[in-house]
Amino acid sequence: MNAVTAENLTILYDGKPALEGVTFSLEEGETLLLLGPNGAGKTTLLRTIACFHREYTGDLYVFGRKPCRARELIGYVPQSHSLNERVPLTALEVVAMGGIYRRGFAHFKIPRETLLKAEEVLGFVGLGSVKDRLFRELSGGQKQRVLLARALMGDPKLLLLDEPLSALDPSARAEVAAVLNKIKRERGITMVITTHDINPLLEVGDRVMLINKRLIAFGRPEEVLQDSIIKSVYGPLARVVPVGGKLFCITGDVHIHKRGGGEL
Ligand SMILES: Nc1ncnc2c1ncn2[C@@H]1O[C@H](COP(=O)(O)OP(=O)(O)OP(=O)(O)O)[C@@H](O)[C@H]1O
Repeated sequence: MNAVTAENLTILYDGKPALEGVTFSLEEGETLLLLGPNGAGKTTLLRTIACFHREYTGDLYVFGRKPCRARELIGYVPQSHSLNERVPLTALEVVAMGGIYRRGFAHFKIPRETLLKAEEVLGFVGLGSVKDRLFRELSGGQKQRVLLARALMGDPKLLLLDEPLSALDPSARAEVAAVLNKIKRERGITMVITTHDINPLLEVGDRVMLINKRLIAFGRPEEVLQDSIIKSVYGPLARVVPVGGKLFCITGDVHIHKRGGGEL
């Protein structure tokens, strides 16, 4: 079954198109890496799939349903979390919140079964040993893994991740990429991941989509990551270099971190 299908999808803000005429489909279990420069429309596409943004023309389906009818199937990890770090929540409590909000309202007392599930999911992302540490005291990579665990609490069939590696150092990037690989291998969850730097994620990506206000290319990584295609968006200095049997994509692109994005 197709997890996501878009047919001639144009997404607008106040009647003006931000992303035009996108057609693609993603099968269940596949991971899509969504690549493009600042302002290309990556977050816009992700938020539309998640039903946070509804102004579009054309067709968009998530597991055969309109996005707003598929919300319970979707987990969303925004580019910048909206947790107030002055509130002293532990890693476990942050993860458990993913189970509570799914029920439609926040309880003060977290049910025991939710806490048990949160412990299991924290262990899955390799953070069982820091469950009682304060979220705000964790490293950037650990925080990102906690947020992934929180999104897994709702047992999503589709996980949407907005720049999960941004603002992380190379070793933390590798940690988070390894967890994304594990989610794909062991849980078979379909993922759409936006990124400026595709290299740490190439192992997890089955499909790559390059956008720049419109669809530039969509296909298997080796089909999209070609010099001519990359240069058409990032300029003549961009290139794709094979290193040790793997592709390495040099775009010279710099990510500008931004806040917001909404949450499920
Ligand atoms: N809420 C909004 N209202 C109006 N225009 C918006 C809104 N959000 C985004 N846009 C515009 O839509 C276009 C695409 O923005 P989007 O944030 O989706 O790009 P992006 O590829 O995610 O960029 P970045 O890499 O910087 O995160 C931009 O021109 C942006 O200014």
